[in-house]
Amino acid sequence: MVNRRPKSFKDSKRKQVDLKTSFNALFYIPRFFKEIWNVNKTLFLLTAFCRLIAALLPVIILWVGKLIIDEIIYQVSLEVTDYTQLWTYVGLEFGLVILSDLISRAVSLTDGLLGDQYNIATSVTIIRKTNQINISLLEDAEFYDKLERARTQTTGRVGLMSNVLGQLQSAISIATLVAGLVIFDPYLIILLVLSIIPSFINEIRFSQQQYSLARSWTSERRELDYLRFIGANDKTAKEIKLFNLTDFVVNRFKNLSEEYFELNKKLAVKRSALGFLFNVLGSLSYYGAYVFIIYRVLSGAITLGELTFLSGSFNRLMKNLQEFFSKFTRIAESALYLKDYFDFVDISVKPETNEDLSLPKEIKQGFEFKDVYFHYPESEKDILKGINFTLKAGEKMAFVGQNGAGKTTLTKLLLRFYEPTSGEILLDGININRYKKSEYQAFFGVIFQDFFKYEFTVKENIAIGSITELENQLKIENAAELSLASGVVSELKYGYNQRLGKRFSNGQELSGGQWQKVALARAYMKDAEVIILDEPTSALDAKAESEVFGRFIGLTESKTSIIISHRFSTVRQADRILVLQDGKVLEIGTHEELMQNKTLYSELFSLQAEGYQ
Ligand SMILES: Nc1ncnc2c1ncn2[C@@H]1O[C@H](COP(=O)(O)OP(=O)(O)OP(=O)(O)O)[C@@H](O)[C@H]1O
Repeated sequence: MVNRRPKSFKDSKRKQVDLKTSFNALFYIPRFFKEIWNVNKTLFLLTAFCRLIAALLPVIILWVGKLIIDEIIYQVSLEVTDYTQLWTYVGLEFGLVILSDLISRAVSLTDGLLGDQYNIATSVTIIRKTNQINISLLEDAEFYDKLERARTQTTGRVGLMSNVLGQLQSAISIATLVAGLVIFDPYLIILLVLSIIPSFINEIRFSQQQYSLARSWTSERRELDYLRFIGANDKTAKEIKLFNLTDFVVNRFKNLSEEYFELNKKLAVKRSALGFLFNVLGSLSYYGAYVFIIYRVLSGAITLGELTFLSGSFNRLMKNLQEFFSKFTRIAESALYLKDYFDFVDISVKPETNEDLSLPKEIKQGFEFKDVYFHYPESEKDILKGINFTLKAGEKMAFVGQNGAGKTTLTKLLLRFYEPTSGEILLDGININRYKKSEYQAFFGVIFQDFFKYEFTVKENIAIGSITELENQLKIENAAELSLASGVVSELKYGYNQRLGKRFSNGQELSGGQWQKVALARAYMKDAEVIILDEPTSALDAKAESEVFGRFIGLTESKTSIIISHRFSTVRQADRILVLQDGKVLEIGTHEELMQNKTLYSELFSLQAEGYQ
């Protein structure tokens, strides 16, 4: 594991995001709101309107409160009283309070709905984007951290929307309250500003440190998630119990999470202590203002109603401003998360400029590997070392070789998941990079060694080979018949509609070989030009394997195909066999030719044949 996390909080300071980065991230907010606006314009307008009303209500309610008190004092001083005006004010205040409650509920409702919709939209964007990105990038750890931040911060982004809208609402509220104060006592504003500045600075400092810490720990948090998954999961439970791994997993989890907890704790304690200190300053200035207002009432400069209005306004303003500033730093902090998301969305996926050719309708000559070398992006070691061979149109070729020889890697290059480090691969004499990638990849039907076991229904699992035919029951059943999956399906309670796996209720787990039969059916769903089966029958019993393979050969007579297998009874049926050793082509030819060669193939074949005697 690459150890990139800071050892202590002091270390983590080195990795801090500076103030400029923090504020630069705010420039993403307009783009963010454009996305929200596009998600649901009506809801957006509705929430904005409700917030505008909510912003104006506090000052109106305070003003009506002032009118009530002044009216009471006025009525008390009269000999003949008339309470009509008073009750009208009380009624008005009651109405305003009800309206205020209604509006605040409407705000959280519209925010919540809009947030949910935005959440759906960004999740879809992330899934789509991930799909467009090169496989080589998907295997890169740093990229994964980025993906992780983009994926897990959806709630943060929704919070950001509420915070920014709330901020605009607060700004309007503050402006109206300030206007009220200015009319009566402009000096109070100075006190107000003095009380707010220290906590603002405090907030900015700490929220930045918090983000920095969380960010520098992305890969560790990923590991924590992984450990949580390993420790409490039906798939790993057997091994964890049997190998007595609980303490190992728990300790590893505890060590890592406690380290993070300690760093976080230090920060949180410091933030709370200083926050308290600055709030005391705020309260001091509030009481200073209060004393000042009382003095003004006693000297007859303002009425008692005005006292309640002013002290109420001051108190509210102070809270609003404090909230405004702390929210402002939270917004700057969340905007950094926004940056992660847009960075991810903006990863360039532009097609290669030389991808200008459409694929031929059918393969005429075949594929040719010319002196192909390859190493994986994050490693120096050459996995393929000067590969030369041709795969003729309509030919069935088997790749054979020991574990790690490079068989799967060879197919990954053919599928253009990776590009050769040097050398080239040709299709009908033209470099495969010249063809449009999506068209090119659609040419292939592939069942990988590590095919994914989708915990969907059997029907969906088979239709994955050609998802547009999900409703073509006949084709699905036919594919299942050919791959022997139909025998598996007939024993399932819900037949083709049986959900597989144990994750969901009514799910049914399959054996390794049964899963393989289901996955194999995918290959028959697509009318692909080239079929690649990477160890498709490794978990099948000998009888099933020979039956499956016999059918495959019969049905794909005119198709070009590659089969990777360690079973020589399967391999020998191929037209030609390519033997890889340590990233090089050791030998290539028909079964008979290779048996006469007396090199690796004949040796391994005889070894396996002996095992069956
Ligand atoms: N994504 C990857 N990044 C770095 N190295 C990789 C990656 N995938 C495979 N390798 C390495 O490349 C080598 C060849 O792997 P490959 O999967 O092609 O072997 P294989 O011949 O298919 O083996 P097996 O018979 O075990 O399936 C191995 O040494 C492996 O460790």
